[in-house]
Amino acid sequence: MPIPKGETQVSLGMQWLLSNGGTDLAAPHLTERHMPRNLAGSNFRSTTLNDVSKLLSGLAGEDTLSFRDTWMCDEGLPSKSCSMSELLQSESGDLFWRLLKLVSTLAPPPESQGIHSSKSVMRQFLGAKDEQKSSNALEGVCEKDIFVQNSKPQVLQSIPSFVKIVEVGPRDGLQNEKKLIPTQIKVDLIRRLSDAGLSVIEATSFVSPKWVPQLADAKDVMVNVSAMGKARFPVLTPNCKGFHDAIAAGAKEVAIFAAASEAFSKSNINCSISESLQRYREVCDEAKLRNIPVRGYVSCVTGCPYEGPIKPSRVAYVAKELFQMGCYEISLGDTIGVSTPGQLVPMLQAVMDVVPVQCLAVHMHDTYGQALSNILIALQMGIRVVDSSVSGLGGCPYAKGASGNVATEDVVYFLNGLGVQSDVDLSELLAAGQFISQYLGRQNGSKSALALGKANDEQRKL
Ligand SMILES: CC(C)(COP(=O)([O-])OP(=O)([O-])OC[C@H]1O[C@@H](n2cnc3c(N)ncnc32)[C@H](O)[C@@H]1OP(=O)([O-])[O-])[C@@H](O)C(=O)NCCC(=O)NCCSC(=O)C[C@@](C)(O)CC(=O)[O-]
Repeated sequence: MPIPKGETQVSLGMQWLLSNGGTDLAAPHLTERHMPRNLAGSNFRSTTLNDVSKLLSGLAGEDTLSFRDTWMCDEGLPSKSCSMSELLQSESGDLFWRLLKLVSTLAPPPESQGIHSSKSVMRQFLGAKDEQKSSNALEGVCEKDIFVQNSKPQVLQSIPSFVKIVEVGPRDGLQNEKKLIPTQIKVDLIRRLSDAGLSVIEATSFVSPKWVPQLADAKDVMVNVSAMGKARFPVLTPNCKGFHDAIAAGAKEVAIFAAASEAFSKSNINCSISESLQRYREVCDEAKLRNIPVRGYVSCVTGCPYEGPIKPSRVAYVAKELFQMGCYEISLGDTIGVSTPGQLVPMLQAVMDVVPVQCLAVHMHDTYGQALSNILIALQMGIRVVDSSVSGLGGCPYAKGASGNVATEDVVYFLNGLGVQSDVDLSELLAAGQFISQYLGRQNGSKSALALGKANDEQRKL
């Protein structure tokens, strides 16, 4: 099989590697969007593409090799992948091995002390699927090529190198605002968030305007944002009517929202949990027909304003149902912000028993100031997707005094401090937060935004 030169060779190699068990590799800032569909949700970690690119060019003695963001897109890949032996016999075999060696040395698994030799790492990756090919392929690879010490302290070793932030401010943040906000302000906010680098922005909800009057302009918002920038703009849809309205307005992704509490389900969407699951199954079936990705929420994952503490097994049940009906990601909502890590850990353990951790997200409201500690624990347990709301906008109509989601500015500051990438530009995000806070005539709900704003004022005085 002729294999073209350049980027495609590398893509082929990586595609083979990834589809043969090497899912601990690749680049952290690639999201599911960049990956072939069958790999979405895999456990990716490594260094940045730029590092790989630079080092690979150095190793290959060529400066023509470059990786682009598109290198793993469905469209960017040849439609036919080649077998291992074809690949090794081809011109690109040598290049592939250098890439494999390189990536394996650059990516010591976070929980390990380091990698002792590239050969053993390769054996780990390759042996899992095909022992014969693996040992043939490893012939001639030097036993102790490189030792890479994992420089992270043990307590931080399970923290991922990249976290995807799902910005929910325009939907969750604004849905409870009493005074109607002009559509243009919502659209401007979404544009600013997208410009700040947020790759997923929940734009609005296609729900009954009698229940949520603030989002009655869902169609207009969607029409304005659906072709905006690179971000994805999922919208909430409580039933097939909402789903069809959303798709007609240009939505390319939707979210469905169930609860682990019967009383909350009744008050939020006017039906029992099992009725809601039936409705959502119908939405998922419609979505499958159109190839529309569906995200699922479970509300009240540790506590409910009516029922009090919620058992982890109930959350696990609803999460599993949503996953089985086709949701690609399940976001676990501490709707009224009552959780501490003490309640969060058993709940996450129960859910992780039934839904793969790479398909889970956390959605923490910050009523008791526990959101960041909950997020830290979730990351340590393997979760890599965090929902947040710019300026901490939002609240819960069913829980007096409940705060909005954890502020996106605080999450980005926190991730930056941990050395975790999110691809969000904090200064642009601060400007977006300032924009909406000023419009609402309210102090920014992010402590980081306030502190950084003050620091800037001080600097200006000097
Ligand atoms: C679910 C319903 C629609 C049931 O509402 P219902 O009143 O039981 O529904 P219905 O089927 O009897 O219909 C009543 C009316 O609503 C209309 N209708 C029916 N469906 C739609 C639709 N999709 N869009 C627009 N209109 C709709 C329908 O056409 C009808 O109109 P009418 O004949 O009276 O003129 C309603 O309860 C509702 O819209 N609830 C939305 C609640 C909501 O948005 N809550 C906030 C989001 S959830 C959340 O915040 C939690 C989360 C996700 O953030 C995670 C966390 O923090 O935990």
